[in-house]
This record gives sequence, structure tokens and C-alpha cells, in this order.
Amino acid sequence: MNVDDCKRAAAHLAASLVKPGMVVGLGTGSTAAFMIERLGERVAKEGLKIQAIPTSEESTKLARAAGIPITTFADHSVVDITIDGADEVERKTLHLIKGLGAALLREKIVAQASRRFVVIVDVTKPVDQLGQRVPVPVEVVPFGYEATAARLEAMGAKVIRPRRHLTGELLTTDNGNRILDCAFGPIDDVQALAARLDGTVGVVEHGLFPNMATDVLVATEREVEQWAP
Ligand SMILES: O=C(CO)[C@H](O)[C@H](O)COP(=O)(O)O
Repeated sequence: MNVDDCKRAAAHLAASLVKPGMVVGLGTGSTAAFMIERLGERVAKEGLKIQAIPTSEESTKLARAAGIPITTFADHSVVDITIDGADEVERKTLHLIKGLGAALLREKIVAQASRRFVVIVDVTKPVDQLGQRVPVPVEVVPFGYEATAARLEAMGAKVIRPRRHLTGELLTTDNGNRILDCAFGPIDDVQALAARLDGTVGVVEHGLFPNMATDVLVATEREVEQWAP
């Protein structure tokens, strides 16, 4: 199995947890895309009746193309289940880094409103300590973002301003904000760092998701492991 096969296996298992009548949060990224495709098949073939709240414009497009009905928080304040990918999962705690696809703000709003938050990853994502492989993406308001970046650097981060692959422009989120990728290295106290980022002026939201996952499905070459906190 290659990485895409692993992502698909985790995505399909997660899609099987969705039951008729549920409001479903749809994550963003390549693993979530397999899950959206599978839910679309269930809607078309089994007549599965669900309503979905996507976490990005990209996932909204995929859901529409897959024939999944879309709803919003104006009609549903609680989401039954959200299924989303992650960039790192800390093995012991199941704390997450998310948002390298720039959708972290909507992802966190939807995850926080969910009864169940199922994270789907391939075997490359679990780590012993968050921050050991990837930076923490931080969504910041455009005004004064250079000053916010300096603030984050003073907190010990190496800050990278990601650009769009094709155009080279600075990345702008679906919410019109900027992303700063903040490499802190291995993070000893995830909740303390999350609190410091929460308290930083100019920061809208960050990609640390401590104590949020209710289930993590990790696809290895042989099976999909199911982890719970
Ligand atoms: O948080 C995310 C997007 O903001 C994604 O879930 C995360 O980047 C994982 O993506 P992929 O499944 O493509 O590896």
C-alpha cells in the first residue's frame, strides 16, 4: 500500500461511522478528500441522508461535486461527527497539529462544535512530540502581520511566510487572513504554548488542537488502527 492507499483506507473506515440523519463536519486536505468522495458514494448508492458543514471552500466544492447536501451553523449549532486529517498526532496524548492546508480556523470551529471528532491519518503523521516534524501554522490578521511575526519570533519560533505554489503570492486563507508557519521545534507543553498563542494580539487562531480528537484512525500498510484518548 502506498501513502494514498493508507489515506483512503482510514477515510473509508471513518466514512462508515456516519449514520443517516447526521450533521457531518467535512475536513480539508488530501485525506479528507477521500472521505468526502466516499460519503458522496454512500449518498448516491445507499441513499444516505446527511447534511454537511465543510471546513473550507475547497471541501465545499468537493462536497457539492460529490452530491452531499451542505448546511451551515445558522441551521445546526451541533455537529454529530466531524472527520478531518492532521499534520501531526502526538502518540501519547492525541494532541494534534493541523492547518498546513490553511483551513485551521474553520476546522477548529467545526471540530469544537462536534460531538465526535474523528481524525484520519496515514502512518507518517504520528510523532512522539508535536512540532518535531512540522511547524505550527498560525492564522493572523493582515494588518501589522509583520509585527505579529516578530512577536512570534520572540516567543522562539522560526517564522516562515508560506506562498502559493503556482503564483508565489503570500498565502491568504478563506477568511482573508494570512498564515505564518511557526517552527518551535519539539513542544514540551502544548497547552501552555496554545495559551500563549491564544493571548497574542493579531493571532486569529493556531494549529495546535490539544484534547480535541475523540478518535484517531491511523492507517498502516496492514490495517487501520483505532486510537482513543
Ligand atoms: O489541517 C489540514 C488542512 O488545514 C489538513 O487536515 C492537514 O494538512 C492534513 O492534510 P493531508 O490529509 O493532505 O495530509
